[in-house]
Amino acid sequence: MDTYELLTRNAAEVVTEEEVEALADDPDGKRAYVGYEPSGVLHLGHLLTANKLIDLQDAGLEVVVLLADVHAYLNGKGSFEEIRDTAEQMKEQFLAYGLDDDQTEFVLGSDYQLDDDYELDLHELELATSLNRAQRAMAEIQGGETAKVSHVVYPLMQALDIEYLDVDVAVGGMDQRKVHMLAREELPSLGYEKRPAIHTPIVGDLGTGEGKMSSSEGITISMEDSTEDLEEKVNSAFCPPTRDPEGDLVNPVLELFQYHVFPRFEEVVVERPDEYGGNLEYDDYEALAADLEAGELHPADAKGALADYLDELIAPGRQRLRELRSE
Ligand SMILES: Nc1ncnc2c1ncn2[C@@H]1O[C@H](COP(=O)(O)OP(=O)(O)OP(=O)(O)O)[C@@H](O)[C@H]1O
Ligand SMILES: N[C@@H](Cc1ccc(O)cc1)C(=O)O
Repeated sequence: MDTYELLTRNAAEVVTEEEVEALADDPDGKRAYVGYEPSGVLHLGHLLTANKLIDLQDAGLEVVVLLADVHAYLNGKGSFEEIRDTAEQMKEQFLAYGLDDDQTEFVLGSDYQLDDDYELDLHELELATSLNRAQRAMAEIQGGETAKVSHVVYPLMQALDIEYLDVDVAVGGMDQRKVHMLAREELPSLGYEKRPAIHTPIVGDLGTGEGKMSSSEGITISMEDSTEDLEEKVNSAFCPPTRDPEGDLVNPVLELFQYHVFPRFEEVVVERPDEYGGNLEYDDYEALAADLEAGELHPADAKGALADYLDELIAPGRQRLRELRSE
């Protein structure tokens, strides 16, 4: 796989292709970042961006993980102290998941976002941006509660982070795209360069395939799930045997194979007793999806394999969480 393919595989959007091609041509010393509001336990939605960070590390980029404590505070996620406490747990889970310790810089937002220079740039950005624009950028991130002043400061700070963390590309789920667009438009007015962005898809709720997998509702697989919980959740997942001709019907089982399993395993083996045709082996996602669609692969067998591979992916993080909690 060439570097551009590695940087962009499984991305829902790349802004712009030319700019990311330029990065792919010369990745040495280049930096990428994702920011996360610290929350106790990571779920497979969060880990989708982590998979992209692992791709970027494999391509030779340095990776910055912003533990966005000030942002979480502005978004009403708890007291500052509570949030700071969960940031360390989050870092440990990312490392256990497979981010390379030597190639990853973990930064707390409050380490630089309270400095004078940052504050003054923020105020300049506040002057340059309409309320309406900031609210639109925040709409998908905020999730619907009444807007507070903090909710319009938030996306402007996120835009400034791209400059202050000195990154060459911003990475995030599709829900972050409007903030990245705002940053591309407004950073040049402060004399800073605009940077490209890579956006990863949003995975659907496991039970329905609709909306987004979220820690607050629906069926979510997280680092906390035991092997048994995970099997139970995957078994109850929505898994229509055919793809919708309009392309609207999301199959969360296939999504998890595509975005989580195939990027991390060279080959996927679906175990079946000989009387049902014996094991099936796949080295790419399309072949597995085609077999499911053709009825060659039964949803129950696909789910069994999915649960095993996901378990292997989350086991180190689950173990680390248990250790942290018993300390
Ligand atoms: N279902 C998902 N699929 C892909 N990425 C996701 C998903 N859910 C969250 N993310 C990513 O994880 C980060 C944190 O998002 P967010 O805080 O909305 O998640 P959450 O913990 O599930 O929150 P909530 O419980 O409010 O839905 C964002 O960068 C977002 O892009
Ligand atoms: N907006 C991100 C968190 C974030 C905060 C600051 C950033 O610079 C980047 C990302 C989220 O929804 O979780």
